[in-house]
Amino acid sequence: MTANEKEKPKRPLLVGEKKGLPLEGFQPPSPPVLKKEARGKHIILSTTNGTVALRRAEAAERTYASSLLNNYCTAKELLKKQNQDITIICAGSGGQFCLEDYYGAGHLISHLTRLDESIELSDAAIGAWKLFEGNQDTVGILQDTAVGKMLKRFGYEKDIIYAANKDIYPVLPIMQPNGWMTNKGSVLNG
Ligand SMILES: O=C(O)[C@H](CS(=O)(=O)O)OP(=O)(O)O
Repeated sequence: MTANEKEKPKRPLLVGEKKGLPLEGFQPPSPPVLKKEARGKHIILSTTNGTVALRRAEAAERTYASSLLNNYCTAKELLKKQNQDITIICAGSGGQFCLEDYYGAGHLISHLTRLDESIELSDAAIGAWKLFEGNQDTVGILQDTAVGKMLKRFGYEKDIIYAANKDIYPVLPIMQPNGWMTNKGSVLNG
C-alpha cells in the first residue's frame, strides 16, 4: 500500500431503506448492522422526513439530533442557555406524523421540566409530555405504532427493543456549519 492510499478517506457508508425494504447499495439503518459497519466512517443517511427536517432546521442557532437513547444529554445541553426558545421537530415518516417521535419528544420534555420547573410549554409540548408520562411501557408503545408494526413484519423486533432504551448514550449529535451531524457538540460530564 502506498502512502497516498493510506491517507485516502474511507468511502462514506450509504444507509437507508424504503418502507422497510433494502435499497441497492445501502446498509439498513439497523443498530446491530451499523455497530459493525459504521465505526469510523462518514454516513450518508437517506430518509423521507428526519433528514429533510434537519436540513430545513439549518437556519437555527443550533440543531441537535435527539431520541430516547440520548434525551437526557440533550435536555442538559438545552438548558445551559437561559431564556431561549426551543423547537422540537418530530421527524415523522413518509410525510406522516409518527407517534413514536411524539413520544420521544415527551421523554425529552419530561427531562426538561424536571431539570427546570419554570420552563413554559406549548399545548403540543404538554400533549407529548402527557403521552410519555402516561405510558411507561415504552417497548409496547413503540411496537404499536405504524413504523413499529412494519419493523416487526420485517423481523426487526430487536431494533425496537434497542430503540426503547432511555438515556444510554451521553452524547449529543450537533449540526456542524458544513451541514454534517457529528457527536462533537457535547458529551455529558456527570
Ligand atoms: O426519519 C425518517 O424520515 C424516518 C424515520 S423512521 O424510520 O420512520 O423511524 O425514516 P424513513 O426511512 O423515511 O421512514
